[in-house]
Amino acid sequence: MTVTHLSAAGPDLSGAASMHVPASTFVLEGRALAKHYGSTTALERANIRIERGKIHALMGENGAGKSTLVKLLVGATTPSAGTILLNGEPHLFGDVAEAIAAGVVPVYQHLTLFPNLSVLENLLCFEISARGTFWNPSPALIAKARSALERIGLHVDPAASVSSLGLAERQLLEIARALCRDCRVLVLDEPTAALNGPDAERLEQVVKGLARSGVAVIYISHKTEEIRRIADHVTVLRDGVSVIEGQPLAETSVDEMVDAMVGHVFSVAEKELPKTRDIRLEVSGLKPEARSAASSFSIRAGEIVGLTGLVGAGAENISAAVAGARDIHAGDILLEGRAVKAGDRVAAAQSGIGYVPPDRHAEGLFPGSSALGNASASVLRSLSRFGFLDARSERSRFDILFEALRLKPHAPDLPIESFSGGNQQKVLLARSLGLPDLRLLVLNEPTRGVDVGARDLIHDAIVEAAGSGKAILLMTADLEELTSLSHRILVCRSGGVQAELPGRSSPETVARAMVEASR
Ligand SMILES: Nc1ncnc2c1ncn2[C@@H]1O[C@H](COP(=O)(O)OP(=O)(O)OP(=O)(O)O)[C@@H](O)[C@H]1O
Repeated sequence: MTVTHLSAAGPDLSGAASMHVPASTFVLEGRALAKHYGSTTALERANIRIERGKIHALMGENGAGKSTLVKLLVGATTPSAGTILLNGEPHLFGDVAEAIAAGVVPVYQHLTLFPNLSVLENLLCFEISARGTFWNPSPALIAKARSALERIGLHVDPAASVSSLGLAERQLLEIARALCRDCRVLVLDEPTAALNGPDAERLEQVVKGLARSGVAVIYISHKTEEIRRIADHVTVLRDGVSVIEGQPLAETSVDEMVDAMVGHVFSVAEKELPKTRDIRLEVSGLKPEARSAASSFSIRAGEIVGLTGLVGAGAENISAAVAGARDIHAGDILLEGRAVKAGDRVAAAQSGIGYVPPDRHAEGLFPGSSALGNASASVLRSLSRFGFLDARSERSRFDILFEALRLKPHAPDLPIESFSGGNQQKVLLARSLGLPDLRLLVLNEPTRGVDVGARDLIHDAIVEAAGSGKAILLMTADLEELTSLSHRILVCRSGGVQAELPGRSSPETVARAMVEASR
């Protein structure tokens, strides 16, 4: 392992009121960490101390520096200044593999599974890569992999290909893979982002159990209530600086956390939903897969219809099918009476169907292209004149959207990789909202990974789109988002829509319906 001393001194944290634990209990520490990318300061001065057996929440607005801090701690990149200590000794991991071997295991929001391998092969991929493809795992190792699936409540065939799993299932599998390792520090980046109420609760229990068994957990989340339920300590970053450092949750109110993140207390007013008009979308007998239950529903212009279900219940497949993003086994999807061709996303976009896919890395973003290039990808045809791109129209159309969504930094020409996760999500949303003749907007987890302020802006944009006559299908695991924005809520089971609830139902009612629908 590489050991590098970047700064012998580091800041004196001994006086921090909240940190009264002896230094030896801190398994991982970052002191005065900074990271610059050219002229961009991703992290300016961050302190964090991770304690054995405790859950440490890491919070901050989009772009505040959370992922950068974690990347430094796990050896994914090197600090420009500052010190990292492992068990009280200055230490830098040479790369992430070295960190994992030492029991510091990151689980990113951006999933790192191998889609063409099976569930079991993914669970054991570290062993396979160390010992070669022809190595046969021992029965004990296979049992360990199966028990990780069981523990996390992921009921899938270990021989199934990962490409056949939905986003939420893949998210659970990624965490199960970490459970197969002997973790000392587990880093979870938005682990419940794609999980619905009961699935998220189970994951919370698993994480609490891990902490009880002595694992230190770094838990990144924008969900303040979730943090209050689960975490022992919290560190808040603001513009690359740690403004709350390891404060006990018991002494920290939600208002204090939000104030530290955004600089003021933030309240979200209930949105008034627009009036609905004529039927815009009609779905009948839809079966995305042969084994799916058939779904029939409609959406009116101006209407926001919520779609939800437990992991694997089928909501993700239904939304993808409606957006022309996957083949279907049977059924009809009509937009204003005209058939939407299954599995043809380009044709669907041309007929006015915008789509924010669930996994922005796998199916959404074009790496290497700018934020502007990514946003304008599906409108190029309408922006082109005689085969040439009208660059001025492209810029002005998306500048308005980037402004409304407060893209940070407001620099549309920067490559998409240099934006934080939440800001990449805003670019994807701008792509759909910028479609020239948008008739139907299909949204999957539109606020996944975005902070509380940006979430409200995105909600405004959704309600405004409905108000201007668009039909909206909103698939989200965030029950508060679902119930506050939907006119009606469709609950899935066995691959199809099985129940309908009125909008503004309580999150508890929806959670109950999801569980009941799955019986
Ligand atoms: N490779 C890079 N090149 C240039 N700038 C970068 C790079 N990675 C991150 N940044 C910038 O550093 C800042 C911090 O980004 P980071 O991803 O750490 O934020 P974050 O708090 O994790 O945000 P989010 O909640 O949106 O995931 C952002 O302004 C981002 O644009």
